[in-house]
Amino acid sequence: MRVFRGLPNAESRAPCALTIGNFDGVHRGHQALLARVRAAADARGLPVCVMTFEPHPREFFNPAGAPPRIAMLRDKLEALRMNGVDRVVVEHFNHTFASQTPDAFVERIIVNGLHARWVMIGDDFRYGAKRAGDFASLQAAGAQHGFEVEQMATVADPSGARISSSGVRASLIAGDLDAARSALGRDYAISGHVVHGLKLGRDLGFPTLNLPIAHKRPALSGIFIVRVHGIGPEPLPGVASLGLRPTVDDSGRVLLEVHLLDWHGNAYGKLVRVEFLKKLRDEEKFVDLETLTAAIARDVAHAREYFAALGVATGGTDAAPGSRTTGFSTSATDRIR
Ligand SMILES: Cc1cc2nc3c(=O)[nH]c(=O)nc-3n(C[C@H](O)[C@H](O)[C@H](O)COP(=O)(O)O)c2cc1C
Ligand SMILES: Nc1ncnc2c1ncn2[C@@H]1O[C@H](COP(=O)(O)OP(=O)(O)OP(=O)(O)O)[C@@H](O)[C@H]1O
Repeated sequence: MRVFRGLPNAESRAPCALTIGNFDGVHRGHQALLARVRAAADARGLPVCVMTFEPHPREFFNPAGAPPRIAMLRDKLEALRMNGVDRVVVEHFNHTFASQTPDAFVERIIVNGLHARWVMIGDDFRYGAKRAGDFASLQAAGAQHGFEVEQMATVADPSGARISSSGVRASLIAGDLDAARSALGRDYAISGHVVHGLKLGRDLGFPTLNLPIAHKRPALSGIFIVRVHGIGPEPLPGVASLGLRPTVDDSGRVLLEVHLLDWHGNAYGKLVRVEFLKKLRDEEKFVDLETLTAAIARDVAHAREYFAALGVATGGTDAAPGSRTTGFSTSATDRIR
């Protein structure tokens, strides 16, 4: 998959099947849409191209009031890649982009910029300044410029509700990982590079992998049972804190910290993916480090019970995590889903 910041240059502008949107979370509605684009592209011998925006248009129009992100760009790109996308154009959403007329949008972006031969849009798609362009006007433009337009039928959950990024976001804010999982079709996950932390965790008996994350305000926060990919060949069980760590830090910086059960080693610099399996509690500001340590010990005990119930061995007691190298067998990993 190739990623372009802004419209591709002339050599990279081969004809394509195109869809456009924010794709925050790449949920099951997006996945169905991308599968349809893939099929249409294959039938025509075209690559699949997605145009998406950075920042999110709502962040541009209302920086303070925009909802928190489900996924930052790295995770969005990975999800698009997993869904068969060949090219992603990450368009900088700014005033110039937002104020194009619908006709200018079609000519500059769809026709000359991306050479789209086939375009899929959702049922709520609007384009151009003041959201003036819609399905009917895009179809008319397609007839004029020589591209086909198809509209995606709504993908709903079993209760009939439309699967949406807003719905996933609401589930994450509520800490309802089961609801997020069913709309996403996979566990909610965040990836990042492991960096050096305060090194306080090892003194507390719970060393952590620290991942600075680009989310200024993540939709999800609290303490979680997690599974971590990217350290070894198998995913590793752990507990994680996603938030501000009010007991030890007043920087206001959001951090994802993971204590792996029964693992120690050097993971600095590695790119890891943390899958959130179950929320244990909200983050708290404790009066001292002893109370914090006792709370983390309880979190770890809960995580061990959780993994034991799934048949994933995680070793023994936790005052001082040792060097046991236990983890998920492939079958146990499957059972976690
Ligand atoms: C399972 C778990 C739960 C945590 N809970 C909290 C919490 O409720 N409040 C808090 O301020 N920090 C919490 N933390 C973060 C710790 O303060 C942090 O891991 C510790 O200070 C070590 O930081 P360091 O990795 O920068 O050395 C938690 C960490 C873990 C792994
Ligand atoms: N449940 C769904 N069924 C079918 N198409 C969908 C569904 N959800 C989103 N789409 C389509 O996927 C494309 C990208 O959607 P986009 O991320 O811009 O909006 P969204 O998922 O509806 O998010 P939000 O909830 O923030 O409005 C659009 O064409 C949109 O109409």
